[in-house]
Amino acid sequence: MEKKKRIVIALGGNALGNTLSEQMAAVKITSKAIVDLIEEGCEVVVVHGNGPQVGMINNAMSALTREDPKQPNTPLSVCVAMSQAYIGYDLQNALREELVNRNMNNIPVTTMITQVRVDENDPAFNSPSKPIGHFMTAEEAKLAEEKYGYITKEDAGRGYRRVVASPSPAEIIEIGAIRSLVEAGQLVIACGGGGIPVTLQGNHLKGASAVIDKDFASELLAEELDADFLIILTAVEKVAINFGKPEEKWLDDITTDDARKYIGEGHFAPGSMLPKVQAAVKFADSKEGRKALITLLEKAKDGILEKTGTHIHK
Ligand SMILES: Nc1ncnc2c1ncn2[C@@H]1O[C@H](COP(=O)(O)OP(=O)(O)O)[C@@H](O)[C@H]1O
Ligand SMILES: NC(=O)OP(=O)(O)O
Repeated sequence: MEKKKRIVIALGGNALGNTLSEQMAAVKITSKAIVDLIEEGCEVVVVHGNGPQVGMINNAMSALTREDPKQPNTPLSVCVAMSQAYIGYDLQNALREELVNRNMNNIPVTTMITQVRVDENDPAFNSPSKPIGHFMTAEEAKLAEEKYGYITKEDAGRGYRRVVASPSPAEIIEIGAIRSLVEAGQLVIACGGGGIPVTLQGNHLKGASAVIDKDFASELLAEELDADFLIILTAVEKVAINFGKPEEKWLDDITTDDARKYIGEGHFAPGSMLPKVQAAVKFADSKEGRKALITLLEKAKDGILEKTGTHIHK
């Protein structure tokens, strides 16, 4: 029997929506796209983002402390843990239902609370870059900086957002458990929101004030699980050079050398398309035969059938 293709999927913001009701609706569509791949005979592991959700949770927890100073502050690492459970709950339920609907209820679905070790000396701790929470106007951003001490930045032409430190993922703490579940045929959701950032202090794992990029965490997970494919699902069908300009060109199939050249020429916006292309390049370069694909959530199946998307290979 031919070995199943192992795929790590990174789900972007449009796969989850921004609010509780949007998320409940979005995960149904997302689950269909994921189960389509399982039906095609792939073994799938799911990673999701958490930018809007972790911002929302952090705002709510901070408001609690402001209202009642006896309530201690909730660290950002705990907010990431909360976001993994909140998103995992909806996603795992929607996946379960989709599997049952297609008579595939023999596949158990598990959300793994995942910690990811980062280096406490990572320079990213000194230059916050990861957008979280809702979009703001320039005036709202200024107010949030004054009132709450937030750092805000313009996010790829879409408005202002709070930014937090985003160190590189160095080690997935629960990788052994994730691997066991995947090998046992379970559909696993892991490294949600890039993983709960922790630093190693002796034998103790200490939560870090950061949000790891889920594109980089999914790349590390794909390497660790010896996946064949890293698929990054987002809001565009393909990656473009000269994006949004009259000479815009959508890319079908590029080598990692092409991608590095385009990165150097500044074609991909930091905080949005740049980490996706960087993660795709790292994975495709990591071992012979590994490939990456960036496409629209709804086109995941067409993507693995090589009908669409931007394919990145060595
Ligand atoms: N060169 C590019 N090609 C395609 N999309 C780009 C490019 N540069 C920036 N983008 C933007 O990046 C977005 C994807 O990033 P983002 O929305 O942050 O991802 P996520 O799906 O992980 O939330 C696309 O929807 C598009 O608007
Ligand atoms: N953690 C993370 O990368 O989240 P987003 O994909 O929502 O930005």
